[in-house]
Amino acid sequence: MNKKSVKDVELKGKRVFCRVDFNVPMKDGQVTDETRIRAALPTIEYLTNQGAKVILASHLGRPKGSVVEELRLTPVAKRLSELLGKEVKKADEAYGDSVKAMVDTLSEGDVLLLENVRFYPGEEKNDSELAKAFAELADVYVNDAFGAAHRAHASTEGIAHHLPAVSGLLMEKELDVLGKALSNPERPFTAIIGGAKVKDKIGVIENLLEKVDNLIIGGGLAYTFVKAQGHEVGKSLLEEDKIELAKSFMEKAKEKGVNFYMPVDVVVADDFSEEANIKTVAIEEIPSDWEALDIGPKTREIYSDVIQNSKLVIWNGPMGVFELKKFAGGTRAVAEALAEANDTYSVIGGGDSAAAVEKFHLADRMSHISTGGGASLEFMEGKALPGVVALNDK
Ligand SMILES: Nc1ncnc2c1ncn2[C@@H]1O[C@H](COP(=O)(O)OP(=O)(O)O)[C@@H](O)[C@H]1O
Ligand SMILES: O=C(OP(=O)(O)O)[C@H](O)COP(=O)(O)O
Repeated sequence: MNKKSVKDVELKGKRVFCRVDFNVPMKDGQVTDETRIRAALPTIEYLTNQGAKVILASHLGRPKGSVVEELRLTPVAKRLSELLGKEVKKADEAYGDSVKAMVDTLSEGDVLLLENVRFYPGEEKNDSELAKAFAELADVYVNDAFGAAHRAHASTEGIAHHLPAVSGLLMEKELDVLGKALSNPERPFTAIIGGAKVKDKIGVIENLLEKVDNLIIGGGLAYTFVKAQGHEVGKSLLEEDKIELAKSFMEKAKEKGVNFYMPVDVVVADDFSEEANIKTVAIEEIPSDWEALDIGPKTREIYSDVIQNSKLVIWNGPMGVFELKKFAGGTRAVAEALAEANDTYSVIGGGDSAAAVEKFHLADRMSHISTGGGASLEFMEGKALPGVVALNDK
């Protein structure tokens, strides 16, 4: 990466404003998935070991510029303190005199977590006054929030213009892994794109056609392509105005010599529920009043074979409605194939794909699970991430 990292700056005794992505799932005031907190630990520990005074900042949820009590970061501070094995001070605000006073009490190696930065309207507007107010707290800015790097907000972008600005270790690792995957991929290189966000992902597919050897399509996304092939899709997810685009992608794949894999059979249901009647049908036989909610067994076998024979696989988006047991088989099969493919470097991106892999207890058998869903997609699309662009060049 051509951006400076924490390793390139003097940190001893310095006040370091470190933006992390502690946007974690919570239930009843408890953190229910601490993946993102754990992912930030290497940077936090590096900073404390170097003798920095660490000021952490994050958003949580989408409070839209006002204080939402349930979105305070207090439970995160508690969990972080347990994981670090040391006290984490918690401020009830994110800037201003009271926060400055707390920063003044920090000794080298101490950690302070600021309040949710999205309690302030200026954060998402990338307000320069707020960015300056954040910057006044510190001597150095570190951005370790890969999951929020696609946002140009005051704490992810604006502040970087007012302080020496470097990346954290997680940010560096994410960009390194995803960058390598895309710039100099080991081949055969396979991308698996599924999920439901057809509009968001269609751009990614176009970009990936320039890079991959195999493109596997699954999930709700597949049926716009199935329709483009000329088959009926019944009540399956369909983005009518993307059918022509889907057609053009299939043609482009042919021109580029990319193997384009689509479901050959699917599990259809007469209702979007666990109680639905289901059956497996060939792709050209989806009944008009049924919807396809998972890839079928033949498709799973084909996809698993492609995975086993790939050196690099990036996967974004489940193959079916994996939240419901009846439609989890396709996503599980892909996850298992990735887990078993020992010679394959596997990169999982996207909140739901990562959640699926966790659910199947296969997370530790993947090579890299990205902490960013939207961010990893935008990166793979070839878009510049504002939170990275703003950092100092090497
Ligand atoms: N065939 C399908 N029909 C409708 N929804 C689907 C289908 N396959 C997968 N999904 C849904 O897609 C959602 C995930 O989509 P998306 O947000 O695009 O993935 P990710 O978060 O991994 O990027 C899941 O909630 C899943 O239930
Ligand atoms: O959870 C996040 O994004 P993701 O669900 O795309 O991984 C990031 O914390 C960004 O949050 P945002 O989409 O509210 O800006």
